[in-house]
Amino acid sequence: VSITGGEDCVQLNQYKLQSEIGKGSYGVVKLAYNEDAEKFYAMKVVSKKKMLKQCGFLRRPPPQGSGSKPQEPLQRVYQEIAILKKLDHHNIVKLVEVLDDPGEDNLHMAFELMTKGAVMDVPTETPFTEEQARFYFRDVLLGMEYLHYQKIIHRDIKPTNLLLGEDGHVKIADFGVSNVFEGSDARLSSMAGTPAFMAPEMMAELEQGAGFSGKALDVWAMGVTLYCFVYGKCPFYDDFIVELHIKIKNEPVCFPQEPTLSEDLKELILLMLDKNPETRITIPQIKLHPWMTQ
Ligand SMILES: COc1ccc(C(=O)/C=C\Nc2cc(OC)c(C(=O)O)cc2Cl)cc1
Repeated sequence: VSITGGEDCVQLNQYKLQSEIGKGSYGVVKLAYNEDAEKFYAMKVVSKKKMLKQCGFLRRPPPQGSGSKPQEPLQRVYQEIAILKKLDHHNIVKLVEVLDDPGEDNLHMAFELMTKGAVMDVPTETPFTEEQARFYFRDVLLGMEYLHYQKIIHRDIKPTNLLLGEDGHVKIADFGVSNVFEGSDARLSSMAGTPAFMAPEMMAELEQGAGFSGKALDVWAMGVTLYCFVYGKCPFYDDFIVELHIKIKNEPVCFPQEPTLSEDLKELILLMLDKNPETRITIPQIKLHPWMTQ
């Protein structure tokens, strides 16, 4: 057995790529040392070939004669970059640089490093106290208020997309399935995001012509996230997607006996997990809710 030297580092311009710190359908995130800045960054590595494969098969062909030009499959990642470049907020991850060599398969996105990683893994036996959950949820609320103000629907809010920085504050990450809208709200009809965090109106049987509100989808996912913060598990879960959809559409929210939570928190969770998007609480109303203002 021959023992080779330490991990061979890949050099990318002024960045030394090191260990993998994140992984998902998007690709991987590696720890990267910037020799000029003498600082560490999180380098998201996206394979263009993989993007092409994913979008190619999954995307239904546009209806015949439809005006919309077929979106160039890499359009998604370039739209994500355009979104990230225009965002500047304390509770949104900071994209520092994009390294995109047309001849290269991999596209690299350097982000400010959130040293503590995801705020919580789900499921967990050690959920947050109400106080800790309130502290983090305030950050999520401010980040989401800013996103909606910038006319962006996140569409994949969940604990693993909430990253914790050295200062103990949370920043929202992963705009891979986000939608930009015009006017006062998005009217969506596509399925996107993480199944256990998807809102019931996405699973409506008949094709509603008008589509569903984008802002209300994010509020639902924020409600599932807040439930995870204090119970360490999702309010609706099933290993099979059809059963999960049925539960999300039909089952009431159940609060386990333990831990015992305040009535204010349970009421807020129920208002966010209102199955009717028309009556679901909105972000401005959440900001005024007694549990948030304590
Ligand atoms: C334990 O130490 C750790 C420190 C940092 C990490 C980490 O950063 C992980 C993912 N990061 C990201 C992912 C993104 O999308 C999926 C995006 C985006 O596209 O917005 C941005 C970032 Cl930064 C993990 C472990």
